[in-house]
Amino acid sequence: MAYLEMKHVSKYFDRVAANVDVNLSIEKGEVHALLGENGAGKSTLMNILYGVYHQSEGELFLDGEKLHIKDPKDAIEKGIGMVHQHFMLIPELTVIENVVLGMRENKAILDLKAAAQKFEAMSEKYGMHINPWVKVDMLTVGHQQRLEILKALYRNANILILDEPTAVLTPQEVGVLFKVIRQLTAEGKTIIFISHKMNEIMEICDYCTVLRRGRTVQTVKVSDIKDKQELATLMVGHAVELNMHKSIKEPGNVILKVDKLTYTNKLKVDKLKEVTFDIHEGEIVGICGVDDNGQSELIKCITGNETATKGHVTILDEDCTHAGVRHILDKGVSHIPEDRHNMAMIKNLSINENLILMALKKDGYSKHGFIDWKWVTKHNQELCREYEVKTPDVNELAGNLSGGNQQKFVVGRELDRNPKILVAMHPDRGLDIGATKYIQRRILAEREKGTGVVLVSTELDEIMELSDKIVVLNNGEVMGILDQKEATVEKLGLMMAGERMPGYEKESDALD
Ligand SMILES: Nc1ncnc2c1ncn2[C@@H]1O[C@H](COP(=O)(O)OP(=O)(O)OP(=O)(O)O)[C@@H](O)[C@H]1O
Repeated sequence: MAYLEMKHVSKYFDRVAANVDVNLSIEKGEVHALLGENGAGKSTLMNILYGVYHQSEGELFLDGEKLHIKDPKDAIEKGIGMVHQHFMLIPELTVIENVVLGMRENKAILDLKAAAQKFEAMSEKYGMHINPWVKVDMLTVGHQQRLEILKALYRNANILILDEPTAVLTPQEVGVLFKVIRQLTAEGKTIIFISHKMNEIMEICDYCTVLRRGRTVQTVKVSDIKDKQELATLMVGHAVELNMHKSIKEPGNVILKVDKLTYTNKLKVDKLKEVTFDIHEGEIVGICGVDDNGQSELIKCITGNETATKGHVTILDEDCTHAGVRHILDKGVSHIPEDRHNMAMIKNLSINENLILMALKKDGYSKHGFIDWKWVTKHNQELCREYEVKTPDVNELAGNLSGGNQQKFVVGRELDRNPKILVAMHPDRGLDIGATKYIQRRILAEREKGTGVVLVSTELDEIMELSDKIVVLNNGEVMGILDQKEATVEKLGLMMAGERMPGYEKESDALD
């Protein structure tokens, strides 16, 4: 028997069979990938192992002994830790308070100083430095993830489940994470790695178990897989077209102008400094940079979620610098925000309700001042079919969908508004490879229709493949704007690290 065994595990929610007769065998010290399309049942299976859910059928074994896990606290006591897609931290508390929170060791709760020392030694050992005394809401997303991992290790996790850990990380941070994973497995710890990124699975994992529609398809040795195309085919069950076809076309009139946009936040930090660029009809402008270099603030200023301190945003010839969100959306702007749960959807509403949140004025949605639910439901059913949102029906609570399927309906809703301008921040985050390619094709189709697209992504391949021109941000400033043809990973990398293109020097540099 392997170190960890899940045998004939099934999990049924009200109307959904999320896992059906799943078998998983994992040896100690290996990195084991779980791969599957959005909604295949990966998170559910791991939530069973972590005690969030109880299986409807089947058995679990650890080190030859039958495993009964009451709840996550019990899982942690049995040496199983999990870092979820959406972190479980309390932002108002400090790092160390989050680490010791809920631990049964009363001593550790009282002696925060000793806990902080132990924590610091641990973060030193794994090269993941975090100040134990800062509040979590001051940490970047990458550091919050480090904290989640360290928190699990602090509690002596021997098995660490990482649910799409790289989705929110910069390439540099992915490098650090992989180093930590190697260090952990060398110490005999076991990693379960859920990911949609084929390259990463090929790079870091020893074995890969593929799930499809809740069932185990196969477990393969990763070194036996030829390339990511083969892995993608194994996941979907048929070949996936990975190439994109983008037409050559002349862009039209300017539809969005960002002029010397400056934004200083509440902590008096200049997050954007005189950012200038414009977007034409039928043009995709990629915004590229290491996370937290002004991208969020830029998008918030364009969409009316924040107001620029100086400078202007002009949308379709109207100065919208001080306009509110509603006005900007009504001008024909669609927004796929970065923070799916807080900005894009309401988890406790149904998919049907979520799908009309932005579109109450759409033709057909209302009749004599009332929502025409029959029409709305039919329309939304078609939308879900088109975007392959896996759900029993549109009355399901949005919060019950898998992460990737939530993202799909948000993208579907925004594109369904027939935007003149599409502002998309990480539109395919958390999507499986098939869905990612589908969404990328839809963005290219928008370009064909004449829509101007602002695309923020940390995936350089995606930025280079889709964009007509690329604006590189570093520390809130534009380092240069490259034409797609002249962009290379090396050039973009240097500019992301702060190297300026000719014409974008600082005034002080130009005087030297
Ligand atoms: N609490 C819940 N109530 C009802 N259905 C649920 C619940 N949690 C998950 N599901 C359903 O179970 C199925 C599997 O979801 P799960 O989140 O495990 O998929 P996943 O493989 O992790 O997907 P993704 O790659 O999109 O994160 C989905 O159809 C989802 O809608």
